[in-house]
Order: sequence, then structure tokens, then C-alpha cells
Amino acid sequence: MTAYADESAARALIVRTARSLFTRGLTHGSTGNLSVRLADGTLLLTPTGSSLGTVEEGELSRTDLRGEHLDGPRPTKEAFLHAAFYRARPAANAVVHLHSTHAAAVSCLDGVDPANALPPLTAYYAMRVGTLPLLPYHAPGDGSLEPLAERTARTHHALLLANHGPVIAGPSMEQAADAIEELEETAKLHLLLRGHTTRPLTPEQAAVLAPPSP
Ligand SMILES: O=C(CO)COP(=O)(O)O
Ligand SMILES: [Zn+2]
Repeated sequence: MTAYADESAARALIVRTARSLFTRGLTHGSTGNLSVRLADGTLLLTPTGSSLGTVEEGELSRTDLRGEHLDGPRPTKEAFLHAAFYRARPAANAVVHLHSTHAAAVSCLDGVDPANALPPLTAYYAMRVGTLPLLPYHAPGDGSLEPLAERTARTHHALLLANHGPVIAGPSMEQAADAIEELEETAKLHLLLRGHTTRPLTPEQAAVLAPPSP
């Protein structure tokens, strides 16, 4: 998968994915944001304050790889985070951030291991997500998170923002969306299983399934 060469197809893909995630309750209100990397090296992002349920193809924002606004409406306040992922991960062509309920709930739990917020409960979680660093709380849009996010994204395609929600990059929008849905379902399982003795995959079982980290 290379960066998106057909801008109008990329716009349609962002809107289609945003609607699908929103209508299935994976984010709510005006939360969450999506982006893709275009072949010319610029980024197309959802605009700030928009609902993923109603954003239109003609309403997307463009930034450069530093997250600087180039054209269209003002980009998501997390443009700096999206841009950090693209700089850190040359093979990433899409980034999805959601406030999906169960992953957001895990991000609020006390005592979560900051190196890996969720155990590998299932094979699909190990395949699609792997390890999930928890980044310390910053207010939404607080650009001081950028250096840590960029550093962490060099070795992890999925991050959990404390008291906030997940961010995932993928080689394509379909893969990023697939991974963030898997994360949400595993967060749900994790919460369902709290108080039960669980048997996650062993480190060896998880390691053979782990996604490659380009
Ligand atoms: O999820 C969000 C902030 O973290 C939504 O913000 P934007 O409306 O600026 O994209
Ligand atoms: Zn957010």
C-alpha cells in the first residue's frame, strides 16, 4: 500500500469510514478524527468540531507533515498527533482517533501498565494491535504531547491517550479502522472479565501473531 494518489477517492474513503464508525457508535458527538497521507506528501484530515456522522467530502482540511494548515477548514486539533504518526511511520497512510467507550474506559483505569495497557486476550488483538502504550494525560489538542507521541509511534502503531481514547495508524484506512475496532472489542472483553481469572495468550503465542512494525 502506498500513499493515496486519487484525492477524490481518498476524500470519499475518509467520509465513508467516518460515517461507518460513527453510526456504529464507535465515537460520539463531535469526537474523533481521521486522516490519510496523499501521494504529494500532504495530509487530508477531518476538520475540527465536525461530527464523524455528518462530515462531507468537500469539508476536509489539508496540512503538511508538520500539521501546519494548508487549505480547507481548520483541521482537527489533533492534527499534530496525526502528523507525528506519519513522520514516525513512513509506511502509515491513515490514522484514526476515536473516543470509543471501552478503550476510553481502560484509559481511565488506575494502575494500567503504561508500557502496555491491555493484555493479549485474543489472537485477533495480538494480530491487529499487539502492544498498546498508554501516554500520560494531556488536554485534547495539547501539542506538548507531540515529541513523546512521535517517539512512541516509531515503535508502535497504536497508542492509548490517558483519560481520552485510542489513536491507530495503518498502511490503509481499512487497516487502521480494523485495528481500532479490534482494540475497542478487546477493551470491552477486558472490562467484562475484570474480577475473573483470565488466561491471556502467552508471550510466545502473542509474539508469533504480532503485526510487523515498519
Ligand atoms: O477527539 C477530538 C479531540 O481529541 C475531537 O477534536 P476535533 O473536533 O478538533 O477533531
Ligand atoms: Zn479525542
